[in-house]
Amino acid sequence: GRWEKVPQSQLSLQPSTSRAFMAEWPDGSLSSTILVGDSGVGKTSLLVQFDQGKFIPGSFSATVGIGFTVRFAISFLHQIWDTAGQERFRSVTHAYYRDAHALLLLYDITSKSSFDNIRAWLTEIHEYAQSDVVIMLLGNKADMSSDRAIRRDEGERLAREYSVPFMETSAKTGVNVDLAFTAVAKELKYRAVQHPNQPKFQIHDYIEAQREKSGCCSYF
Ligand SMILES: Nc1nc2c(ncn2[C@@H]2O[C@H](COP(=O)(O)OP(=O)(O)OP(=O)(O)O)[C@@H](O)[C@H]2O)c(=O)[nH]1
Repeated sequence: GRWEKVPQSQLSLQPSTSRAFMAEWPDGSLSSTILVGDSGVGKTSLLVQFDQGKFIPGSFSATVGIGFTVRFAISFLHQIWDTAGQERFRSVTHAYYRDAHALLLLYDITSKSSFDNIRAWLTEIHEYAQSDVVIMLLGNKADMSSDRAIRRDEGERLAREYSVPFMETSAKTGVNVDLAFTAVAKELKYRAVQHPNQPKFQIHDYIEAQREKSGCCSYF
């Protein structure tokens, strides 16, 4: 597939420690993307769906440590980290913000509080992350339509207010999971390697085009 698995044995992993990595990506360094959001919004499940292509229901205890996967796509390596949503682990998470190139910020469409907390997450992000970090807002658990508490247009409106791209995902059905990671990867690649003759990459346009192409997706 588009996101090739990279065996851990082939990697000498070190968390990226400087923004210099940006310039080196095309030579095979790692970009760093982290998943953030309230406890229970589905960060671990989303990473497992992305990594293993399956949903393991209800089997995760609140994440204590930070897990990650490494994939090759769009001609460079991506390191994708899960983080713990609980308040008591917050100081650990902050340490990762600084080196993150991209942040996937999740809420749960069945949880109003997780949506309301997005503003607080964005404040933290602006405090601890690099100013040019790529942010994408994800409304997860889109499969749970009967329990929906946040309409899609509310998610869209919040995203527009902060000028970040948005989509709804489901770690359960896998809808939009690859697309979210691919859109972010393309944006990172565009920023890392800018060719003067290349048209500007627009993450919103890319997402729209994908939607039209697949003719699917009520989840935007
Ligand atoms: N139906 C449905 N359930 C989901 C989805 N994503 C996660 N869940 C469920 O929601 C619960 C919480 O998911 P986790 O992946 O552990 O959430 P988390 O954000 O990693 O939580 P912390 O590790 O505490 O920060 C679990 O019972 C999951 O099975 C989804 O897209 N659809």
